[in-house]
Amino acid sequence: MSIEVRHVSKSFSAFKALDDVSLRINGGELVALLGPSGSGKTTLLRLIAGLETPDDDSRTSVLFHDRDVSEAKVAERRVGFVFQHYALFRHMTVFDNIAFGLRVKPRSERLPADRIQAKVERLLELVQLKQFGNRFPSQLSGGQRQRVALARALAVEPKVLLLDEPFGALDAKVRQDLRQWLRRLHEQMHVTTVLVTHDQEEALEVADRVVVMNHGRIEQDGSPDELFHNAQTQFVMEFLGQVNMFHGRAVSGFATAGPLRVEFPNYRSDEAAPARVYFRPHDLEVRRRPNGDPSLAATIRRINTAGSLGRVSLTTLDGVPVLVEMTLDELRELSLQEDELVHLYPKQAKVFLDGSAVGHEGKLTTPARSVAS
Ligand SMILES: Nc1ncnc2c1ncn2[C@@H]1O[C@H](COP(=O)(O)OP(=O)(O)OP(=O)(O)O)[C@@H](O)[C@H]1O
Repeated sequence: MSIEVRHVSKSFSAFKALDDVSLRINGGELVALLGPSGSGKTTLLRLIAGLETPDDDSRTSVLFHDRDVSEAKVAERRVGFVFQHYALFRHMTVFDNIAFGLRVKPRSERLPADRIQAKVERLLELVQLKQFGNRFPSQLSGGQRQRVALARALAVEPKVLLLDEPFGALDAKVRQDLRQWLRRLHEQMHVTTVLVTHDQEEALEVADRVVVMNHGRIEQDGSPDELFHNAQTQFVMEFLGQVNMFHGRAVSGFATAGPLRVEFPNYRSDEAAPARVYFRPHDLEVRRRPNGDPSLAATIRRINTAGSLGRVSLTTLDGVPVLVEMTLDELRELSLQEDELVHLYPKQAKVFLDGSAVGHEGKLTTPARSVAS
């Protein structure tokens, strides 16, 4: 079942929580709505569900499978919900919680008891809680409760699954496990799913497509790979992944950040304009001795090897904090020391004119040599 919203706005008094949003989600897709707190993610999800009404605008519509459902009530839209705070019935067992939606159907639509039994058992297996059917919610961990909530939402065979920070209240390790579990579940079920999260790792790992929201608008919409490697706006560049940002200037097809010079053909004017120059942590090479090319000198503040990559935190001579990532082997080979002054050589950069979406993935050019991107 595809979902499409066209020109949707939503105001709360004078505040515009959603500002002319249009989005299509294909049938069977898992799409994450990602953005900072207050960016409008939940409001968009609630509009899709029919829990909010959009502002009056003749261009506005909400379509399920290309059929306008703007007038359809929540129940008619056949959506399954899971929220951050699991709303399981405390006095019912896990089994009864999952069976609930099937048992309260009108008699004419209700499955016979043995089929409900079989269906709930299948769902218990699917969410890996086969042994837990007779427990009460209070006897489960937070992660297990969220899996029950998901099974309960799936029991009534929703056309669309809407998940609002379903793992938000859980600790980091459990979240990580549930993320992978959700992805596997999605691959088995293929229910069109919209996942609201403010956790970029969660969005990039789980979703087929990520929609980045900011101030009630869509900043960028694309595959996790596209978003990470090809940010179209300053906001997305700064929001996704770690990045080192330097204030610089653009003029005549180049941008400069301190001693570094980057190609920036999108800006040809000979009038200098403020620009932001970005380097990802893995795009900076550390050398203990300068090799003659322009570089950024920086002092090592901290070296962290507790992970699959080595992370070196530094401060430039101008006091700008910088993060560099490299393999643990590279780090060992360099045998860097804290408080040591080193030289940073960017392999590639991304430039945006300050305050605008005019950006460019730039090669570094130096009078001495060009560094290929
Ligand atoms: N019923 C409401 N009445 C007034 N303002 C509201 C209402 N619902 C949401 N808002 C406002 O609309 C904005 C968007 O809210 P929304 O819940 O959609 O954001 P969000 O991106 O989901 O944020 P979070 O990650 O914090 O949940 C917020 O500034 C919020 O305060």
